Amino acid sequence: MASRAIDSFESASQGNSVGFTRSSRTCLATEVYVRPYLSLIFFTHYSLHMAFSTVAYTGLAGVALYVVSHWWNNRIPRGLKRPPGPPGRLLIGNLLDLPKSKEWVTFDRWAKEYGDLCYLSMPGASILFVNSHELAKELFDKRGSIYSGRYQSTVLNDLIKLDWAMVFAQYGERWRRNRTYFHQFFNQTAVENYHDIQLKYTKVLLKRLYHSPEDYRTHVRYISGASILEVSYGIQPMSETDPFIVLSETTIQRATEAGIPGTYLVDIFPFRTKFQTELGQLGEQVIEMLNKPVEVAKNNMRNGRPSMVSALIETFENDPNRPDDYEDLIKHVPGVAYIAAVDTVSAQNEKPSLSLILYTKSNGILLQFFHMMLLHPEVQKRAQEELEEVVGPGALPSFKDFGKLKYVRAIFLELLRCNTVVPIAVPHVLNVDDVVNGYFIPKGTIVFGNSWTLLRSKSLYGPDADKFNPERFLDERTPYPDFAFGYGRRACPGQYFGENSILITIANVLHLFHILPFEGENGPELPAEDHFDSGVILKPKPFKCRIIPRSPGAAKTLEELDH
Ligand code: HEM
Repeated sequence: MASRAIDSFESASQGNSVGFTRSSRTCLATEVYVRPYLSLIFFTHYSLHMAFSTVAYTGLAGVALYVVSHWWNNRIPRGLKRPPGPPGRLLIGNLLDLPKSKEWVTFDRWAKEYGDLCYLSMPGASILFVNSHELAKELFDKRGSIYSGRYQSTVLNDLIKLDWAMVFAQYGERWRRNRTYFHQFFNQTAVENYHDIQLKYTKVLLKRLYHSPEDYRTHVRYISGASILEVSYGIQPMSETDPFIVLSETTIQRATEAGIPGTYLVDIFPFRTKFQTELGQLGEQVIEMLNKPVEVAKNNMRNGRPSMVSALIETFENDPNRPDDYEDLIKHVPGVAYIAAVDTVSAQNEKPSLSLILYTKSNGILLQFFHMMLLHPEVQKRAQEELEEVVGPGALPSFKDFGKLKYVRAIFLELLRCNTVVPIAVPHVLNVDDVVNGYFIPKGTIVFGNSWTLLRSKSLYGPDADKFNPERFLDERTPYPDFAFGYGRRACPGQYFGENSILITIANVLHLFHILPFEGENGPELPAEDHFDSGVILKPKPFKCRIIPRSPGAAKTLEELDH
């Protein structure tokens, strides 16, 4: 397997974001692919402002770069072939084939048309979709040492200095260490320590739903993130306007916009622009976001309120072999969880945080829960019968009930699977040339596990795999929908925490409330089954519903929560 030092993807990804207007696009995948195209536009635009000779020089250089990078992605060593995929166009390859909305629908069609592997090539990038379970395991697990890279953005990683965050980090020593520490706090056993916090915010949600059910989206966003802030720093945000929430939300939102290739003109311009100054300020805001909550956590620690920060401080204080950069770890490890939570906490911004990807996952699943319960009253009813039997009236479901709440768990698994919340997954990057089933995959290829397609496989989930039907998970042979949490060595390290948050929330909401259609002027209103926004996170568009206590007894329990 040949490994070459340079390829066009790498030079493009390290050469980086270019352009001169703020882009309104909201799809990470598209943003990634569109980069080389923007380079070309930039060359053209730039040329207009220069003398004729410079125009010619710049234009030629741009075209040469473009052609060479396209050729590089298309090179195929003798005896090998390129994986199948949509036929490309001269010079631009598959650039125009990339969907601008509901990407998973197009990716699924390609999977059906081209089979287990589907390949796209364009100047500056090659993309591989992995469409079979066997190959997903083979590439991301068995060949994990070469399929675990991440796309490197100059704006996010170098200029805004978000490179400490595990999700953006290149596969390597720094990523591995951060992940190891993160795992100590979020492994299957460790997350049991957070049951009380998760239950506390579940009760907050119940109270809020009781008093202002019409704001259910705001409530869901708030509680999804509040528990993480408490776990990470011991901070208890009382509302979605808490200063820590606002600080993190505005920082991440700005970083997200800045991270879209084409938003800022950097790298190609050899001198400092006002944009770079702006990015410098944003970088300072990122540092503030990283430092401020740690200061509060240290204070909380003195007042006896534990958190990840206090646990890390205690670990390092007593360790003579502590790493030299332990002070950075004290900030970065909880910081990853913090940025995973911010957008979920905020109620002010309904935009998905596309390039950072993490946000809104639990939030997205919980919103889907309301959506699916509304469309499937029979599922709601069956879960409520189970809750009545296992938990009974007057009590609230707790973590110890999970073993018996088989149907509620089946709902959770079906929510993960059917309209999986990260349908096009978070792409990995292949870091050396590879050969799969006789197909040549060049180094630098962006590799998508095609989660939507994999999780709707009829051979694994039955002939009705494209329908929402929790019953399939009552059969213990139905496989756990693990691709919902990503692939191989980069698979989600927050899985157990996420699972617990969602399970405890849906069990409690179903136990106390009916989720019913909104009564409009023309009768009951129901959102369509695919009432989703486009974006990296699959989230239902806003819809109205009625959330009412299930019985006078449920109303009484809810009243008691206020005291
Ligand atoms: C049920 C909710 C969640 C789902 C469905 C989910 C899904 C995912 C997916 C698909 C990825 C990409 C994996 C890959 O690259 O192959 C990911 C990465 C990640 N998730 Fe989650 N996640 C959830 C909750 C959480 C929570 C609550 C946290 C924090 C406590 C978290 C922290 C992370 C981190 C740090 C990464 C980056 C891992 C890396 O790059 O090595 N996630 N998640």
